Amino acid sequence: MKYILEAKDLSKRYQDKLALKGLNLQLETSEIFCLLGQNGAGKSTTINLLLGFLQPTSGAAFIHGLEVAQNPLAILKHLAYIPEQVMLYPNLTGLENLSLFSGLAGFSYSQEELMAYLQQAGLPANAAGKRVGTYSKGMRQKVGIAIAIAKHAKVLLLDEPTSGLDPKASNEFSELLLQLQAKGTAVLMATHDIFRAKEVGTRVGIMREGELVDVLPTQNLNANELEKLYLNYMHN
Ligand SMILES: Nc1ncnc2c1ncn2[C@@H]1O[C@H](COP(=O)(O)OP(=O)(O)OP(=O)(O)O)[C@@H](O)[C@H]1O
Repeated sequence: MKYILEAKDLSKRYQDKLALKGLNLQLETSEIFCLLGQNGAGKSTTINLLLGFLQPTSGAAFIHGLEVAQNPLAILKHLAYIPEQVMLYPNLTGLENLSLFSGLAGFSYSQEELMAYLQQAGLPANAAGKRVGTYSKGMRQKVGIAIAIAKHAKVLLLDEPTSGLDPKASNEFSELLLQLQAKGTAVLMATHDIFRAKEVGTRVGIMREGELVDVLPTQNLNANELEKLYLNYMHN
């Protein structure tokens, strides 16, 4: 298995709308791939196909070498997913949520171990015992990251993670992604945040009307150049 995440000619049609057109994409471990594109470009559809939440109309998605549509449960073991609104149980504490979700993934941790994962994700120790319903978005995301670390997820899928975060929380989030990258996790992130994409991404993909129209390594680009390129694609 060469790629940890792969899409081969992946397409999705909703009734008469072709939302994703023959996507080909390969991610290696420790890559952070940022998908940019206007509303309706097909970013969430791509993520939902990779999660197995949607069935492709044609083509296939692979996680850890397993075809997603054929192995919907097995692939979830390798994946962590943080949607725009992090899905946690609001009446449980951060610690209880982490215990629950890592337990569902087959891991049984002591309270000390769970606290250590929350700490790695940057959640203040005094918040761990509070109900998640009282958390800010940034704090909920930290629990999401702690779940990804505790599950030893090989792939993290993120849908607009920094929308609605203040600059400090957004910066902390970028730092966490870099930590995960250092552990070998591959990250695919749909975002509207060109600056963050340039900052944390190893590559940026530009989507337009269901098509991946360009893929750029971020190394030799600055954020202004990336924004210009992006806007060019949107206008032409
Ligand atoms: N369940 C559905 N039924 C019909 N059309 C859908 C459905 N889900 C998405 N679409 C359409 O498919 C296209 C791609 O949508 P998608 O949500 O993947 O875009 P996106 O790039 O994630 O947009 P955003 O930035 O707004 O989240 C859009 O035209 C959308 O209206």
